[in-house]
Amino acid sequence: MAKTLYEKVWDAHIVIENEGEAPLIYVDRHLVHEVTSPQAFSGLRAAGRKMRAPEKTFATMDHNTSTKSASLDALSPMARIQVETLQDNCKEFGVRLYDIHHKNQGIVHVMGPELGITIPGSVIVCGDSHTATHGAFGALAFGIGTSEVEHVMATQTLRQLKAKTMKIVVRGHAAAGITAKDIVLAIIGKIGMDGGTGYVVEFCGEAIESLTMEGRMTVCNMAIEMGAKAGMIAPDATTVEYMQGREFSPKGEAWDQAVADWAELTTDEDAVFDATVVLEAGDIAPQLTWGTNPGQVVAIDGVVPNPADEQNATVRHSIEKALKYVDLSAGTRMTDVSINKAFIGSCTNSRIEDLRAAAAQAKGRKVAAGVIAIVVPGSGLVKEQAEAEGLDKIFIDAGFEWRLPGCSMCLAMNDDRLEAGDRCASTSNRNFEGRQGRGSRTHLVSPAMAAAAAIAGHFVDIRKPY
Ligand SMILES: CC(C)[C@H](C(=O)O)[C@@H](O)C(=O)O
Ligand code: SF4
Repeated sequence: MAKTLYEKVWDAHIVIENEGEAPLIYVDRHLVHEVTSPQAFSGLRAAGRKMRAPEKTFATMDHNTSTKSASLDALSPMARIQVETLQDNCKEFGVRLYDIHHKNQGIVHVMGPELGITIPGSVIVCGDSHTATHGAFGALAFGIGTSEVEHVMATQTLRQLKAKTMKIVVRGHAAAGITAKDIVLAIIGKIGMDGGTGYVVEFCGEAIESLTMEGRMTVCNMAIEMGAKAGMIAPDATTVEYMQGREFSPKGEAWDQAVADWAELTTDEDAVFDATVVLEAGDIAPQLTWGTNPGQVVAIDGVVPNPADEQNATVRHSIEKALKYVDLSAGTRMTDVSINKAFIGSCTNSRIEDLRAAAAQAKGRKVAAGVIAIVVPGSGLVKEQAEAEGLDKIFIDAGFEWRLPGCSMCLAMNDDRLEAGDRCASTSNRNFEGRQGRGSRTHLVSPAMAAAAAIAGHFVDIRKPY
């Protein structure tokens, strides 16, 4: 029978499938960070169990760490406890940890792919919703809860129900300056923040195929923001080229075999999806969110929507509520919205390509008076490469702060957070109320759009001179 990519990966991982029970699937890679692992390790310890396959588990610290100093003294008491607990747990259970001083330390979803831990066709889990990122490699990757983290640690398997399948086709080619972030925001704008609920989404079409691995990761990263269980993109020559020579990529004969296996990881011609959505890449302009969920998005040449134009009472009410929180009035041109903070980073947009795009805007210019702008590379390796290319200098000369790797201002869990009333151009993935700090307002954008807004002091259409 013809199968989709998801169905192929799913079928290859079934361990037991009994009538009336959720199937048990095998987990190839388990990623761990300091926030969602402590209770899982404690549970394991309390049960007197060891980890089933510690060599398939990789840990890093990212959410709580400081991006200003790599010293543990820079952490709040709570953050320090979580970081030290992860250190102790990894030591006790024999898990490889990219500790705060390790050159590979970074955001878990940046670190995994760049080390070749993320393998096409594998099942990858992590106690973190943005695990969807790894689907860019044709892996089935999704976030799990803390009790499931413990289950995976103990058994290297997971009970899972099979999801429905959705195909999202982005046809044709995007115009110059339109990035993966604009594409994924446009998709969420079209189907809404719950449009993917219950589905594993496969992204395809020329506009997706022509993305780099970095761009594909940006797209899959936000699959969760449309409610999907996971996002996937079929591996191809771009994927193979990216995988080659990475630390944990297969080597020698195993490499040849792997490349042959990955070639099978495509949706069969006559496979049937439960739902299909089609977008034209050529219609996509630079996107930015105006509201308090990622589906409340418009093109940069658009205006803040008017709730009065909305027929559906529930939607109308949510627009009114969002406008009140973000303090914007209907009809305001998006290019007239001023910002006082800019954040370039997060597992959505902190890879080398993202930093290059932001630096291209920043080069030879200055951050506007009254704006604080920070650039946070996703990992130690990204930071090293950016510095080798001189991007740090470009940012610093333009008045951006250049930081250490971590989740940083993406969520208010460390000391990079917004104040109440701040308005931020952010390259992250969530703009919920209070996400970047109580009372703060987030506008999700691409790295180029964030850097340009920092320079102009308000949002600008990067397709035109500003
Ligand atoms: C802290 C963690 C559990 C959370 C997640 O699961 O996504 C975080 O990474 C986020 O982005 O909100
Ligand atoms: S960068 Fe943001 S979205 Fe990504 S894992 Fe960290 S907190 Fe979650």
